[in-house]
This record gives sequence, C-alpha cells and structure tokens, in this order.
Amino acid sequence: MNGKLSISTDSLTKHYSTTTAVIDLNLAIPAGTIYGFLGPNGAGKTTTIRMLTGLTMPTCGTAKIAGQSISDRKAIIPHIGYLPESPPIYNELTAREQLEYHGGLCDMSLSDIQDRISILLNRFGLIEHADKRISTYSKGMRQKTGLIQALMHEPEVIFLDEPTSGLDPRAARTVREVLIELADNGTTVFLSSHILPVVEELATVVGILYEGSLVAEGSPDVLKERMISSDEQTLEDVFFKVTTDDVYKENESRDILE
Ligand SMILES: Nc1ncnc2c1ncn2[C@@H]1O[C@H](COP(=O)(O)OP(=O)(O)OP(=O)(O)O)[C@@H](O)[C@H]1O
Repeated sequence: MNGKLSISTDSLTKHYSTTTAVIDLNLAIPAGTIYGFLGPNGAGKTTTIRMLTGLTMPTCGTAKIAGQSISDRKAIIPHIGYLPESPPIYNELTAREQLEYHGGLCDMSLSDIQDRISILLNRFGLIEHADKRISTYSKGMRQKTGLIQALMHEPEVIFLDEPTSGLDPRAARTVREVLIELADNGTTVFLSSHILPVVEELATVVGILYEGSLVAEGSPDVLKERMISSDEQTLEDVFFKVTTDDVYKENESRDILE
C-alpha cells in the first residue's frame, strides 16, 4: 500500500425524491486497500458504488477515482472494473465473445485481450466452456464470466458486489486468492458483501454504512477491539452493534486512513 488515494469522496450525497440513500459520505482509500463495504439492506451501498462508477450522479458532493472526477464517466472507465450483483453479460454471446467485446470497449489491443482471456479463463476453470453460449451457463459460470470481465483490463480500482455469490468453495477460494494478489500489486478492491467472514478475512479496512451514513470505519481488528466486551468479538458482532438504532458513533478509527 502507498499514500496515493484511489478513491476519495467529499460529502457525497444522493437523494431519490423523498429517500436519502447516501448522506455526507467521506472516504479516503489508499491504493492497494481491500475495502470491505458493509451495511444492512437499503443502507446505500449500491447507490454509493453506482455514484463511484459514474452510473448515477450525486445530488451533491464530489468524488475522485484514480485521480479522475466521477462527473466524467469516460475518464474513469479505463481505471475501473465493476461487477454488479447481476453480471452485465449477454446470453447470446459465448464467454470468449463477451470478453473480447469488453476488451475492445476498454481499448485493449487484440493480443492483450487474447492473453488476458486465456490467463483468466484458465485461472477460474472456465476455459473448456469459453466457446459455449452464456445462456447455457450455470449461475456460478455467469458470475465467473462477470468477474473476469471486471478484471481483464487490469483496472486500478475494482468494485465488486458479492463476488463469491453462486460460486462453489473452490471457485470462491480462487476469487479470494486473486483479490489478495491484486491488492498486493497495488490494485484497490472495493468489496461489498453480506458474507462477513469473507470480508473479515480479506478486508484491510472495513466501512459500515447505516441509513446512508458511514457509522464505523477501520481495520477489522481495530473495529473488534473497540467493542466494549470481554467476549471474543467477530466482525458480525461489530456489524450488529453499529447498525442498531443506538448508533455507534464514529471516531478514532478513521485516523488509520488519514
Ligand atoms: N432508483 C431508485 N429510486 C428510488 N429509490 C432508490 C433507488 N435506488 C435505491 N433507492 C433507495 O435508496 C436506498 C438505498 O438503496 P441501495 O440499493 O443503495 O441499498 P443497498 O445498501 O445496496 O441495499 P441491499 O443490501 O439490499 O442491496 C433504499 O431506501 C432504496 O429503496
């Protein structure tokens, strides 16, 4: 990890008519961080990711991804990979065609596209199915295709919404190993997941969103230490504590990012 910020937001806020989805979100995430983004259903995680990937405009506030303003989606696209909850892939295409198409959109050269497709299809055990239509794929195979697509242009920042969803244990382990390797090489991984043991294992920093506000942030160990209890604590205990109505106030844990 170095001091360069890959993701920074300043009072990022999104209102949908009468709903406030995200309010005054301030993030400062250095390159090489695996940032576990947690929160109950409806907390504002997807809205945050959609703002950070330029898919929806904030109502107010600003953000930069890899130094580029999110208001300029064209400028951020080459720097980001995004795996939403439902992988954005075409049933009519084969995985190879889908990935070639995506590589072209990312301005990759043909030889880079072919090299990356081959490496990643092998890594995720999909090579034998690469020339079958995606419409014939299982949920896990679709998920792997979406994940490869998010990674193939080697973006500096990767946004992942439940990346291990639908994967068998071996594939889920491969994903975890790949994410650790990416972060070791300076890629920033923004990981939204309800699977707390996965976040606890992978994340170097965890942020917990509750009703649109960041109510806790810090390393999993720091957050656990801040729980006032003699019992052994898990990230799940922290999650339940900070997402009750008796909102746990954020304080010194943010210092670790600044
Ligand atoms: N397009 C939209 N129009 C109106 N309200 C929306 C829209 N998208 C999200 N919301 C509302 O914004 C709030 C935050 O939703 P969001 O999808 O960001 O939460 P989330 O944390 O991703 O939830 P989940 O874990 O269930 O996926 C919710 O109250 C939701 O109903």
